[in-house]
Amino acid sequence: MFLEIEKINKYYGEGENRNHVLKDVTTGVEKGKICVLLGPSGSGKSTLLNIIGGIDEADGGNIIIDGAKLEDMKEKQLSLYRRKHLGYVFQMYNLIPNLTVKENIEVGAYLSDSPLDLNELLNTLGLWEHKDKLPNQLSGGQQQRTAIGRAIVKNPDILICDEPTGALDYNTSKEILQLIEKVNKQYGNTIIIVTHNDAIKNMADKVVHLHDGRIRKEYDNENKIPAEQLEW
Ligand SMILES: Nc1ncnc2c1ncn2[C@@H]1O[C@H](COP(=O)(O)OP(=O)(O)OP(=O)(O)O)[C@@H](O)[C@H]1O
Repeated sequence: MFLEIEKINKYYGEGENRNHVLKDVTTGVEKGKICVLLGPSGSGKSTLLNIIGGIDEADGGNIIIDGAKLEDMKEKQLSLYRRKHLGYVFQMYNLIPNLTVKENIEVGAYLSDSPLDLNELLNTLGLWEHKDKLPNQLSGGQQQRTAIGRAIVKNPDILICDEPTGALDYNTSKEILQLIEKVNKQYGNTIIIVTHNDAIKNMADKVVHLHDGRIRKEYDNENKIPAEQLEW
């Protein structure tokens, strides 16, 4: 298993306010697969994603990526690991306002020894004709495409997406999901998507349902459909 999640526990708060938000979460994702993580608000999805991404620390358990245990890494090693092997896409695009589309994506390329070809990527992203625009000259979908470009240009092993379509309308959401699918096919990255949107599970290879900090259900999706055909 490429990504192994072993008995992850996480608590927030102290004393009476101590909140056990992840309870012995164990699962895994094969290399190059798309995993969709679903669950009601507060079930622990983002917390788990942040622990997988090395942004937050677990109170117990292990995250193992391609045989490397995140817990065993010192802070400096971990930050290097994050930089090289993980890409992040959030609901908010967090682009740098005074840099163009191309420059925003280049920021991600500087983090890698072997970045993807920028011009090819701009084409894949459908951003070629927008490459010299500033973020405030772009639609929400184009901004999210740019954010995906910044995350993917270093060709990370794992692309972590937290509600990537949360701020987008129906059609733009579908476009972004199609782009994520295309990136997965073209570059072979393992992708984890956290979402509230139940329909997105249909484009996944693997589906994990969290409920109150526990895995309630998980399965390999035998009837995967292309993002283009998703409906909600
Ligand atoms: N930094 C924090 N400090 C204290 N409690 C937190 C913190 N972050 C999250 N929590 C709590 O942990 C639980 C899980 O939160 P998390 O954001 O992981 O859920 P989620 O499933 O992603 O929810 P949503 O879908 O609403 O984003 C919630 O009860 C939340 O209030």
